[in-house]
Amino acid sequence: MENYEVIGEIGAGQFGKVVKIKRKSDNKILVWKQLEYGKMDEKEKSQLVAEVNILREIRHPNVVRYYDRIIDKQNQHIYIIMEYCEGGDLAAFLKNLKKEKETIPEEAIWRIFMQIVLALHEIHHKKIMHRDLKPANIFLDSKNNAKLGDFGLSKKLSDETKFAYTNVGTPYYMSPEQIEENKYNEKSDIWACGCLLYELGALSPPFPATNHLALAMKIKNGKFERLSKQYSDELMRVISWCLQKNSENRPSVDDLLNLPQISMRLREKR
Ligand SMILES: CNC(=O)c1c(C)[nH]c(/C=C2\C(=O)Nc3ccc(Cl)cc32)c1C
Repeated sequence: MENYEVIGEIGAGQFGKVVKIKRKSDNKILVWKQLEYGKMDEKEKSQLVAEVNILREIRHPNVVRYYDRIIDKQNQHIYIIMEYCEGGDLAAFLKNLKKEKETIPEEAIWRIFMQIVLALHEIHHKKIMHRDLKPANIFLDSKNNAKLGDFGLSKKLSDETKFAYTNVGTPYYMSPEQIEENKYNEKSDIWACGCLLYELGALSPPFPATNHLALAMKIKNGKFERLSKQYSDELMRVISWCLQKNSENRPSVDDLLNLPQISMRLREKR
């Protein structure tokens, strides 16, 4: 801890607080996420260690970079040192746009979507599934690049701890198979990608609801409003494809990367 100077708290993440820090050796601005492992049982602790070990292997421009971890046995805290994302989380960004009655141009929507699909491509082939893809877990850097953060830590916490930590928000991006208590699979991340793509256009989730029951009914019904006419039919087609109720009918990450709107932008990046 003495290698870092605390600058200030910047948000209470799903699993404890996110603090902006400066690394004394080179003045680099980073953040740490503080987790109280004292409240976890043995299984969760070992899973958290496994998850952090996976996190440290991933180096990808669209995944929030993990740097280090500090275990403070005194107060039973673990500090996960990660990349600072100046733009904050996408949920706050969308909320602000909505307040200002602004919308995201389609070009920007495809760019954010491409970056999240690239991040999913990276973690899926490492056999990690996000399980909690949503605007609050996507962070923007100073160049407005989208980065997947905080993934996986939630997937292995057992229910009571997850309940204790998961913010009481409504699980808008829950897939039909998750509601049916079926196994979460990679296509559930694709469903969440469809919800994200929709929300980037509508600034609201595809299945808005005020309670879990109404939400579950809307998800199983699977109907959602078309986005405003400023958005193309291609965009709507990709959203509908990702939001297929039957997970087998949804695209794979590779199908999405082969979409003309994505592959064209990938070539531009090179
Ligand atoms: C209002 N929020 C902010 O200003 C904000 C900023 C500038 N950064 C963040 C959050 C993170 C940040 O900057 N890096 C992170 C790495 C992992 C996780 Cl889970 C979160 C962050 C936040 C919440």
